[in-house]
Amino acid sequence: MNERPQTSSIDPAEVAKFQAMAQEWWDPQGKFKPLHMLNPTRLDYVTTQIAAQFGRDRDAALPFEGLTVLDIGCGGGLMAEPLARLGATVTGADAAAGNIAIASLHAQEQGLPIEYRATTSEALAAEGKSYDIVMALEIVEHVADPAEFIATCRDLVKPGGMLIQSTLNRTMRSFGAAIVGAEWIMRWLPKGTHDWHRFITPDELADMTTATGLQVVDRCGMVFNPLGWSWSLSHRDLSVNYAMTALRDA
Ligand SMILES: C[S@@+](CC[C@H](N)C(=O)[O-])C[C@H]1O[C@@H](n2cnc3c(N)ncnc32)[C@H](O)[C@@H]1O
Ligand SMILES: [Mg+2]
Repeated sequence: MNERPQTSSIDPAEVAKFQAMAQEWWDPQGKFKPLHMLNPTRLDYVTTQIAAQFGRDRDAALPFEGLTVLDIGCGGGLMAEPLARLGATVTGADAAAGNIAIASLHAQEQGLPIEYRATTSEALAAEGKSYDIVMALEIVEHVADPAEFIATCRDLVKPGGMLIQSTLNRTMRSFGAAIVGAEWIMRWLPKGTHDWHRFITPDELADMTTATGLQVVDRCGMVFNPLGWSWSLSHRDLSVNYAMTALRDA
């Protein structure tokens, strides 16, 4: 039973921003260009963590066969799709119905059997759902109450399972990169997509995650190199984008 008060994780203004951009999810040159560029690198991170925890060989044909994954705040399904290709049984959930419509259509076109649902983390938890892996990528900086959201994510992780989060650090460099660079100069994202004050430091995210009873086992930066126009993983530089892996006791 979920005894947590069922206040909504939805910040209506935040969800409306993404609803308005729904058509753009699968345009690599569109508003989600930064996520498209970041995608191979964060997929590398996510698959490495899953393979390590669940003892899977990433070189197998369907390495994640038999594992259930919830992609909460899935948007257009940029990460749900590659995980389904790797054999995982994937559910994608997003509060913006427009995103779910686009994501479902795209997965159908790709022949991928992803279950997409227009719903929230707390509604899934209230249904008693749980998954081997919960991915909460680039969402915690957009929810009404991050600590409460993470606690709900914990409820959605099966015992012995894993929560993978990614977000933006709150530093001068992240202001320069995510606000000035991506929104004002490159104009990839509409101005106001991100509110720097809602960015979360790795220590804050680790504290909120640990407070739910999960054990944080890894934190890793995702670093953009403007010279090579490429992204890479770094355990040293978490100053802008980063991801964090936490485990639930078996
Ligand atoms: C920046 S996008 C990230 C999309 C996807 N996770 C990715 O990284 O490609 C954030 C998404 O979270 C969704 N979202 C925001 N608040 C939510 C909530 N409370 N419950 C479910 N989805 C939410 C938005 O609609 C949006 O699609
Ligand atoms: Mg974001």
